[in-house]
Amino acid sequence: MNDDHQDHEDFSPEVTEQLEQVAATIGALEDPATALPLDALDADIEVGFDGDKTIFTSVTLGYPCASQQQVWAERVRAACAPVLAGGPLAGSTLNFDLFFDIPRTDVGEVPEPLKAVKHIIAVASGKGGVGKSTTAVNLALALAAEGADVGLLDADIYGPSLPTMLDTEGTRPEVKAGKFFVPVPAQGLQTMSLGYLLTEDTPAVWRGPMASGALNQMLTQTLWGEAVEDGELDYLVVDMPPGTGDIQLTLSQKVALAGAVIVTTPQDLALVDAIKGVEMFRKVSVPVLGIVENMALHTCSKCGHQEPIFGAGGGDKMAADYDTRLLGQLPLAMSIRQQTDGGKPTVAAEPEGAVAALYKQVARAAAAQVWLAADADEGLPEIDME
Ligand SMILES: Nc1ncnc2c1ncn2[C@@H]1O[C@H](COP(=O)(O)OP(=O)(O)OP(=O)(O)O)[C@@H](O)[C@H]1O
Repeated sequence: MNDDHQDHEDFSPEVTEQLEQVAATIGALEDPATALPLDALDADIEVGFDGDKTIFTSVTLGYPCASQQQVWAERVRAACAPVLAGGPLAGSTLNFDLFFDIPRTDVGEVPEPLKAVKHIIAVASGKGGVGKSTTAVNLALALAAEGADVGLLDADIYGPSLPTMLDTEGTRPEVKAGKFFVPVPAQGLQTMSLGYLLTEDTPAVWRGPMASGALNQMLTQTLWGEAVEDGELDYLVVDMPPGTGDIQLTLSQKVALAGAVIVTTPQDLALVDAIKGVEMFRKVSVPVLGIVENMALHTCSKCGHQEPIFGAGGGDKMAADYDTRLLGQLPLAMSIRQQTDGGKPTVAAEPEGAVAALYKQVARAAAAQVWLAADADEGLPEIDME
């Protein structure tokens, strides 16, 4: 506990004790993104008193959470109300601020441009067509909406879709010093895609080792922090090529990934492939941040009725069986397809909508796992306290 306004010695023992109770009450609150109490996390809790009628409290989390100020303020006030019902602080106003500070993890030697990236998050799927790219772009936008500086690398070398999804088709990145790309700014993200480098005549050439080399170049020769105020991205989201082959493995081994998000649909076959994805990342000691179940429910556009047309509970069961977690479920919705394929993904098109809220929840949960993994002892790439 740390009070900004006066030292505790200035207060009576009764006031000090009550402030300590407030701090303990806040510390016992569960962080929804990790399902852990704040006391079990490296969260900073501050409690202060102006000596008159105002108590100042704040919580600092290690993941972006700008949309959660109001929700947390209400929870803190409700939890502290009984503590402040009597005693010398009864009748005080309780102020609350939610902050975040995304810590950097030391990942050892990395190529110079990647030093401008705090955390690289891979978005992967065991099979194609499950909505990996849609999830990656909306996850990146959601992290940015929650207050982080975010980059997005389209590593889907066989079918780069980022330029379509972010309406940047035909854009070519600026080149600096003859070998560095400047990321293309799009809808608040710093982006790079092979789609920016290919012309109509080139696609057939980009296969196998060449494609893999191009991917490596885009990753390590892009000046990721160039256009960001403090010269540093909090997260670089990498939309991985579908599947679990050599390219995926090489990429996972080559850069220090903070973690991987696995996208699946609830169909049995997709789940089997998603398990391969989980196993591949585990093999190379990359923490699996969790599973996103896409197209989980179909909402009837006429009556609003929701149905699990591909089956229910698959992602949840798989998460439990493979000792990871379900980060969230996205509905099968016409709006997601239309908006994303139309150049304005849902989180940008309807930032306050229900689907954007789901993507933001996934973003907070994934980023919180990055925070937990970064916080774990060296040699323990992932902690799982569920
Ligand atoms: N939740 C959803 N509801 C409706 N349509 C969706 C949803 N998620 C993705 N789609 C649509 O499904 C199609 C495939 O999505 P996407 O390109 O993101 O998949 P992918 O797994 O990245 O595919 P690939 O492996 O081929 O690159 C797109 O047209 C996309 O708009």
